[in-house]
Amino acid sequence: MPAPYSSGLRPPAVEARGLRVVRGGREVLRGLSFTVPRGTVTGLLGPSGCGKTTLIRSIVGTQITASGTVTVLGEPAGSRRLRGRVGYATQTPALYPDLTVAENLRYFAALLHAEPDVERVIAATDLERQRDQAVGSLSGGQRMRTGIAAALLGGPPLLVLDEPTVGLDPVLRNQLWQLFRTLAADGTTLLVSSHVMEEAGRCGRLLLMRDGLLLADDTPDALRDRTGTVDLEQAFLRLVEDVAPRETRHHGTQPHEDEETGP
Ligand SMILES: Nc1ncnc2c1ncn2[C@@H]1O[C@H](COP(=O)(O)OP(=O)(O)OP(=O)(O)O)[C@@H](O)[C@H]1O
Repeated sequence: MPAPYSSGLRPPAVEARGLRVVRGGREVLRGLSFTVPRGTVTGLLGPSGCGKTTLIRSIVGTQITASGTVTVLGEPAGSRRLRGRVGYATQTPALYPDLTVAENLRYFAALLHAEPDVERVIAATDLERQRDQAVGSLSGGQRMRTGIAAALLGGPPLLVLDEPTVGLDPVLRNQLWQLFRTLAADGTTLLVSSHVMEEAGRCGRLLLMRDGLLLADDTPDALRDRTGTVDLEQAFLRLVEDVAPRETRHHGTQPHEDEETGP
């Protein structure tokens, strides 16, 4: 059970306890427990296929879970009360290709009753020059930024962004990270996934994953201290070495009955 929160004590942005997910007959999240504190930029890092998107789906409530709990802003993940309170940008944003950037955003804003927000999010994601361009003709990075702009509509207290900086040039990537920090300073919590360890140093906290396990839940500085490295990529490798003996013991784990069968 998630920790009880008495009046006056705000629950964390995300709290997972013993989260397990089975996909395609394989346990892809193997008992994750962690907390994402409010007002932080927390990086979710790990190699391709380690389970980042599955974890994100569990947080936004679109993933069938096998066991464990995920609590978001004090509510069970996916609960109706979280509607409009969690902004989510997927790796491949679901946008209308024949509508312009501004038309897409006006449409999503209308659903959230956040119409006055459209120009703010266009400016925040540096899309002014593309505002009247059809989404179908945008570059990959511009489309990703339009997805982020949609997630920002209504100013949700939690933003979950799945690999938002993939395919962006260093200048744009830098701008986006500045935006993330500004949002966090204003009290928004951001969970940002990436498989680029270079981005880890930009986060206030890190969740490091590998093969469905959480290797670390800490600040970048604490991770460097703990592993005796200056470089976060080296710290990650050190943690992988530490976990290897336990991994050997884990082999032989059988798939579970309560697995997901859908896409
Ligand atoms: N629909 C599915 N059916 C079966 N297995 C799946 C399904 N979706 C994902 N998986 C598997 O679950 C594991 C975790 O996938 P996930 O997409 O969460 O990883 P990821 O860390 O987000 O990867 P990437 O960085 O490449 O996006 C992978 O081994 C993947 O092959």
